[in-house]
This record gives sequence, structure tokens and C-alpha cells, in this order.
Amino acid sequence: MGDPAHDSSDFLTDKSAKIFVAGHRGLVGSAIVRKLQSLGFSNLVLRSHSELDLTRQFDVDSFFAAEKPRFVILAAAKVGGIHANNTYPADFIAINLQIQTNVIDSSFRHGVKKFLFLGSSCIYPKLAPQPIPENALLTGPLEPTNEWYAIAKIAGIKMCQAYRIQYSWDAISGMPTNLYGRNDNFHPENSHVLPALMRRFHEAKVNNAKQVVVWGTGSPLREFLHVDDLADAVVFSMDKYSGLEHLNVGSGKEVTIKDLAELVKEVVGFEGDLVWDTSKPDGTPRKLMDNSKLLGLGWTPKISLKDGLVDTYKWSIAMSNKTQSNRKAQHTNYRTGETKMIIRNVFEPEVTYGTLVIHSRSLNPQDANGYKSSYLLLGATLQLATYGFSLFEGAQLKCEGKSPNVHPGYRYLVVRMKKPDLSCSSFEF
Ligand SMILES: NC(=O)C1=CN([C@@H]2O[C@H](COP(=O)(O)OP(=O)(O)OC[C@H]3O[C@@H](n4cnc5c(N)ncnc54)[C@H](OP(=O)(O)O)[C@@H]3O)[C@@H](O)[C@H]2O)C=CC1
Ligand SMILES: C[C@H]1O[C@H](OP(=O)(O)OP(=O)(O)OC[C@H]2O[C@@H](n3cnc4c(=O)[nH]c(N)nc43)[C@H](O)[C@@H]2O)[C@@H](O)[C@@H](O)C1=O
Repeated sequence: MGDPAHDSSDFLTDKSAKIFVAGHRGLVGSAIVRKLQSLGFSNLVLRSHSELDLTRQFDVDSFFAAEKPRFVILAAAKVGGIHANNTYPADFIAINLQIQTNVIDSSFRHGVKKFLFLGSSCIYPKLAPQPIPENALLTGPLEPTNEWYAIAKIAGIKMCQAYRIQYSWDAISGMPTNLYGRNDNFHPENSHVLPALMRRFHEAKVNNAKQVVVWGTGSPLREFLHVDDLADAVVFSMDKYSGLEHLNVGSGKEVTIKDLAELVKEVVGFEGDLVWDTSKPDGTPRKLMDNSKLLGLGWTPKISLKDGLVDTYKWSIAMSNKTQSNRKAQHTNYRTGETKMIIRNVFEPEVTYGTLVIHSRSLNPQDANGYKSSYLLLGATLQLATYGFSLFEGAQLKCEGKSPNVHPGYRYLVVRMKKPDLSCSSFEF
């Protein structure tokens, strides 16, 4: 297990090796799963947040004892843009420290052969030299809007290094630049700049609005990488890299937020004006990463920002259309007593937590409490998962008795959901 690290693992040779991709429903995790599946990997272990809460040490350790994966890629984390980082510092430091500590330690103790941790470019000092080399870590003060998240990510890198030094365990870390693509978070306030702007421009276009508000001054520079390129780099690193130092993963190209906003406006087809809300923070002035170490190993990014944005916008529109057709289907089914679904539209408003009411014939009051009910409701929960819902952390499904306002014989339960759409107050099947 040398350093500097041209060691090759057998990652790509055995396509039946068991791989746990943590966070497989997120932007990054879903892209990694797509990449692994396209390469023929057939033994992926996947657990949604509601199936396995990675902040719970006992549950995480029991999962590893039972599954014993050979490889682990950690793409589960509390993630958000500048506003979310600035507003929920406790969540960003505590949840990330908990998830990564549990997953790293259990992976090591249950014999995982190789482990990959994902950090972020925000680990570097606010005024780091540009492009930022890996060895700029811990050489200066962090950007205040995301220092809590950055401290957790730095701890993750250091934990991987410590386990490598003490136990010769093959844990590596990748530091991606700002990412975007399919399955991104389109929340109006808590998301990153790209999905936020794509949504805002789209809504403005649909509503014939004259202006769109963009945060900050427009002068900060950011480097963007399409998430499919990131997934490619993750698989490449699992195969080709085994070293103590983390690896920067970036496109090598930067753009001002002003030029980015103009590009998103063009891709979406909004024809009005931009208005800058300078009461919102700019964050780090510039964070272009030096990606020469990874490029030197033989990896290259392939997707241009324009192509990536066009694909992401097409995907989000397809998701919206799917929502519309499901809404029609839902009405027909409702009258026949079959399935009724309301699913989230990526461009509709969301709330962080909300209540979802599920009506069903198959609810059994005897098995009303706890997660047992979620197995009874397997069909429903799977469908919910498909459309991006997840159970509120620690939520107990409760059978509430006879459904008051739907069909005779139906029962309903009230579930607190994470990220439901505001319009999603009812789900029937
Ligand atoms: N997006 C970006 O621009 C960048 C991301 N990264 C890193 O990439 C990684 C993935 O980020 P990204 O895909 O964008 O984030 P997302 O928010 O899209 O996905 C995060 C995933 O983690 C899961 N998760 C969160 N909390 C828990 C928990 N307690 N237990 C189990 N699962 C949980 C989420 O599940 P659920 O949705 O059900 O809560 C979701 O599947 C992170 O480490 C992030 O730091 C690095 C640089 C930039
Ligand atoms: C990946 C990285 O992501 C976060 O850092 P960030 O790079 O600052 O990410 P951001 O995408 O939120 O903002 C980029 C820039 O864009 C501007 N901006 C304009 N208008 C909107 C807007 O509408 N939403 C957002 N979010 N930003 C906007 C915004 O003011 C800023 O100048 C970290 O907290 C941390 O999580 C991290 O590691």
C-alpha cells in the first residue's frame, strides 16, 4: 500500500465484488451507481437513508457485520449550498462527523478492502493559492460560510490517513469541486447555485417574469464538474490510486457566477433580466483546484459545462413531465380504487419536513407501529423512494385507523417525510 500511489487495486477485475455505495439516491451516489452498473458491477449494496440511518453507530455496525462489503464508497453526507451551510452549522458539522466516523470505522473493522471518502473543495483556506494544490490543506483560515462542513470533511480525510498509517488500511479521499447533474437538489434556498438558478430561470420563463434574482455580486469564480465525470474519477481512483494524500477532482475550468448565470439563462431560454441581491454572501472569492495529480495518473474530465447544463435541464423537464402524466393517471386510478400517486415536481416548492398521509387497503392495525409497518407498506415505500421521498429521520409509521375520507376499507397512516413537496399531502395506493 504505497504512497505516492500508483498502486492498482483489483477493483475493476471482479465485477461480482460486493460494493456498498452509501448515499446512492443523491446527486453523487446515483451517478456512481450508474457508472458501476454500466461497467457490469452486479453486486451493489444500497440502503436509503430511511433503511439505514448512517448517524446511528449500532445500526451501521450491524449492517457491516451482516453484509461485509468488499469495497465502500461514501457519498452520503449532509450537503447544501452557501445558504444552507451558513444557516445550519450544527447539522453540517455534527451529521457529517457522525456519518463518516461510523462508516469509516465499521468499514475498517469489518474487513473492507478499499474505502473511498468524498470531501469537498471547501476544505481549503479561503485565500488559498490558485489553482489550489492538495498541500494547501490546513495552511490558513477557512471560508466562514462553510467552515463547519469543511472541518467535518477535513476530519474525514484525517481519519482515513490515520487508519492508513496505524493499520495500513487502504482508505483514500477525493476532493470534488462544485458538482451538478441529474438527481441534484433543486431546493430554492438550500441547494447549490446551479440547480437553484436553473429552477429560478425555468419558473420565471413559465410565468413570463421580467426578472430573476441572483445572489451576491456575481464576481466569485467557481469551478464546475459534471457528476458523471466525478463518478468516472471515483471509479478510476478506486482502481488506480492508493495513497495517503487526498486527490483533487476538478474540471480545471472556472467561470464567474455572472457568466454562469448568463449561461443557465441561455440554456433554459429565459429572456428577462438578472437582478443581483448583494445582501446574500459571495462566499469564497475563487476556488479553482489544481487537478494535475489526478490527471497525471491518467484521468481526464469529458463533459463541458454547456453540454452538462443542457443534459441536466432536459432531465429536470422530463421529471416535471413525468409528474404531470402521473397526475393524470392518478385521477383515473383513484376512481377505480387502484393507485393514487402525487409525486414531487423538481421545480415545485419543497419544505424540509412535512406530513404525508398514506391511504391503503392493506394497512394492518395489529402491525401498526414502528418500521414493521414499512415492510407491510413495501410497495408504497418503494414507490415513494422512486420519486425522491424519504422518511423523516427516525420517523415511526403509525397506522391511524380507518381512513376518514377515502374509500371504505382503506386505512391511513401519517408519516413525517423529509423533503416532501408542499402539494404532496396525500398518497394513496
Ligand atoms: N454537490 C456538490 O456540489 C458536491 C458534493 N460533494 C460531496 O459529495 C458527496 C455527495 O454529495 P451529493 O450527492 O451532492 O449530496 P446529496 O444531498 O445529493 O446526497 C446525499 C445522500 O446522502 C444521504 N444521507 C444523508 N444523510 C444520511 C444519513 N443520516 N443516513 C443515510 N444516508 C444519508 C442522502 O439520503 P436522503 O436524500 O434520503 O437524505 C442522499 O442520498 C458528499 O460527501 C459531498 O460532500 C463534494 C463537492 C461538491
Ligand atoms: C460545493 C460547495 O458549495 C458551497 O459553497 P459555494 O461554492 O459557495 O456554493 P453555492 O453553489 O451555494 O454558491 C456559489 C456562488 O453562487 C452564488 N449564488 C448566486 N445565486 C445563488 C443561488 O440562488 N443559490 C446559491 N446556492 N448560490 C447562489 C453564491 O452567492 C456563491 O457566490 C459550500 O457551502 C460547500 O457546500 C461546498 O463545498
